[in-house]
Amino acid sequence: MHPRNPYQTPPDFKELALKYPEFRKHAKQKLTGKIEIDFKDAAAVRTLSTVLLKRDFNLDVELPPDRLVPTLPLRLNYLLWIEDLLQMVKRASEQQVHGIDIGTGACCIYPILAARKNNWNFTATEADDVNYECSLKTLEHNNLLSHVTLIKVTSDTMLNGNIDTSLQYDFTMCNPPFFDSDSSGPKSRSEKRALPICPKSGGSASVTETAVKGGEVQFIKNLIKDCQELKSSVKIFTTMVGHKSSLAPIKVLLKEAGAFSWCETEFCQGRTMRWGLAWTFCDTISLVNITPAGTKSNAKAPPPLSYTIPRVRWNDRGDFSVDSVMTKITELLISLKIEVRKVNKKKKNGGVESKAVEFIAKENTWSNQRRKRREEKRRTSLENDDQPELKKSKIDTERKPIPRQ
Ligand SMILES: C[S@@+](CC[C@H](N)C(=O)[O-])C[C@H]1O[C@@H](n2cnc3c(N)ncnc32)[C@H](O)[C@@H]1O
Repeated sequence: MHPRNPYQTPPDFKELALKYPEFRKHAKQKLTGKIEIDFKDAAAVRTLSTVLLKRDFNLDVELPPDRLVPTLPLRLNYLLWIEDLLQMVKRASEQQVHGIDIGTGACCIYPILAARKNNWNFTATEADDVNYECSLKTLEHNNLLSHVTLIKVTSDTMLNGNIDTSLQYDFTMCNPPFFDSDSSGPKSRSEKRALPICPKSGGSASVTETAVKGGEVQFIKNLIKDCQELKSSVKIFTTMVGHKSSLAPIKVLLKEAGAFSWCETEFCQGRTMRWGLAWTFCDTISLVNITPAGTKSNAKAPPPLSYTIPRVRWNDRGDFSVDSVMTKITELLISLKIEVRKVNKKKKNGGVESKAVEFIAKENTWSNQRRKRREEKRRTSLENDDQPELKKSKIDTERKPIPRQ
């Protein structure tokens, strides 16, 4: 899940059931007391999406019963990745973002979320009559016609002839029909395993939404063909990919088309995996893979190490100022042959004065400190037997190395 995705924390179904009677109808209480819905029930999943759109984005949406239900965690993962990609594009800060959504579905899900969340403008295309009509109603009902231009297109077209080429677009996005309408059923390449249609979306999607001649690879191939004609009008082209096996042939097509750079990402939401591909023909944009923290491939960051030095451990119990403690910690690190690289300027951290040092341990100098201190004591008392050794307070240094700050 993208680190900025608000559904990293799943919605509280109990709270939704209490607030929305239409959701309550689908909520079931388990023996444990936990409230659940049946994700195989299209009506339940549809109601979940509509109440979340209402509660979290102030969007009133009515979804038709026989069309694909847009689940929000995946839709937001795709939009958030586009937000990340736009960081790689130099653009005037006051310039309004304008995107294109190819095949916008039954409620213009990406344009309405992006308009509410980011105030972006969109041109959205749709080939299916029912989806086009429902999307238009959604835009009217939510006063979003000033943000979204909806265009009815034919399914044998992609971008060419459908968009206004006198405008400059920041990106295109697309959730294509994943399956091949010519195959007897949605099968994997090996034909061994049936691939699910729109998993966890309640399975209410129509064939025109989920299947197309040649499947997603052919659909994206048509898109790449159109991109070449429109490369001066669009900065970044993107698409979602439903099957991992489609990524390699699409990347070959991008290379053949002369894309300047491209990158990919994973959209992980529960057990459903999707992929995102972005490419550009602009030689000023260098797209690089971004794996947002928190996605599957990212190792969990270890918790920060914190250590409280008790007052009794200091000789000088009177001076416990930040500067004095900092000096002592630095001395301690230097005595352990740790390279202290930089002392940051004072900064305010939540109102508390704080300081930081960056340090590097080149070898393990902190183990067996007690034995080393005993040896040192014996050595110094032999060298300076006229000087009585000060009784030193014990500082526990037999700890793991302190990580770089
Ligand atoms: C998988 S659905 C995605 C809908 C929506 N974007 C979403 O993410 O929920 C694909 C959509 O593309 C539409 N579509 C198929 N071919 C198209 C084409 N050539 N141009 C525009 N829309 C098309 C379908 O009618 C369908 O609504």
